[in-house]
Amino acid sequence: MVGSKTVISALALSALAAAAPAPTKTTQFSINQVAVKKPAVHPAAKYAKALAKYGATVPDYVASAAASSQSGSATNTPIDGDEEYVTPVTAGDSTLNLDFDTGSADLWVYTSSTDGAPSDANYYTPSADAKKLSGYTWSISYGDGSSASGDVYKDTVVVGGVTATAQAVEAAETVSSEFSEDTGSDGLLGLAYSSINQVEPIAQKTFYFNVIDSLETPVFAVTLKHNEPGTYDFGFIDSSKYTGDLTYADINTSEGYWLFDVDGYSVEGGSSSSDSFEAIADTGTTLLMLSDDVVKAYYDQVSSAKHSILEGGYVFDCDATLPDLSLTINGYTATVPAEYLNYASVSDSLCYGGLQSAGLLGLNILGDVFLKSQYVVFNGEDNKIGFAPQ
Ligand SMILES: Cc1noc(C)c1CN(C)Cc1cc2n(n1)CCN(c1cc(N)ncn1)C2
Repeated sequence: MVGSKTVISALALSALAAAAPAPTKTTQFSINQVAVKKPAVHPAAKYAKALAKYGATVPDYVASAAASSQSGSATNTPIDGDEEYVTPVTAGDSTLNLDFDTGSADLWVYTSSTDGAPSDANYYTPSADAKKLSGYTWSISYGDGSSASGDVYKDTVVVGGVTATAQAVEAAETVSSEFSEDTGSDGLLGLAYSSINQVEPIAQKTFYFNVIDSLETPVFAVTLKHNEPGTYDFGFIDSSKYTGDLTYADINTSEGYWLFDVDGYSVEGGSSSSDSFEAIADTGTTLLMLSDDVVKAYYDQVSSAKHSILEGGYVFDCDATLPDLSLTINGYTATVPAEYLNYASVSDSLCYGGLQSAGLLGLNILGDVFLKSQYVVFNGEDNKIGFAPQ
């Protein structure tokens, strides 16, 4: 998550395990089938643009046909043992693998002159029609101490075939050391509300809120998986990606996050509570960060669990049997399987918990460890969030 002063800590753990193999996708068509690629933007948009270019009035029926028709899907790939998930994006003349982050609202990228960029970074090259916004700057800080800053372009950005024609692309001049070591990611694409975008003097829209009115349905949906590729769907809900029905909760938009009520928790074989609390859905945070009472209730069920200053959080014997953890959201029980709550090994015998204390943050964060168990629909028109088991 990002805030004007401090943002939140993501994981303090060093990267582990090799990155998941880049996804390969081949589609076989029988001889008499030809893939007719659906245009990213409705052809009426080209007609509307031509009319407008030569000063003619664009009839409403042309404008509306042009305006509500985009949808598409992009593949995300976990890197560093599910520490983060990167998704290919076309920005200007470049293809970049960005960390899609529902906990922040800035799309920022490396350039050939970024100070501190990781050695393997792909750089943003503005397109010929890009515009550098004179006098505009950005600066963002995340609670783990990482930060980045630079200047701003307007350019075309395409995700899964969905096109934003005048997207603010924030070029990093400087990034902190945490990002210099973050090989595999070429920057971030914020998917929180635009109210927490950090561009000055005028905040800019996120990619999703730039395209929302042109989407078939005003939503995006996330499938994050454990150690295998998943998807970001824009403009449609894919019922093949979840079981049962979606359960929706209302979003409190006042903080700019996807913030909603969790009505309680239950630890498998342990205690439960129906005291509700607020939490954010945050794809940019690796772990599940909850209040100390939940964390204590959970690790009370793990005899070898301890809070280790040395290891920077709750650890336990790697062969420990862990309980599942369930959160109740508007009558729906979202269960995080024990497998995801053993996040990574930190020594021969000690493992690091996927559940850690949000204690100092003052906010509960449902990060990737939680999101990996769900198909999550983000609706920025009705300000609702939907969950179903994946
Ligand atoms: C990815 C990642 N996540 O934890 C770490 C550490 C990394 C990798 N690390 C080497 C570099 C790094 C640090 C951050 N990121 N990447 C992504 C944005 N950050 C967020 C986003 C957000 N929604 N909330 C909090 N911080 C901080």
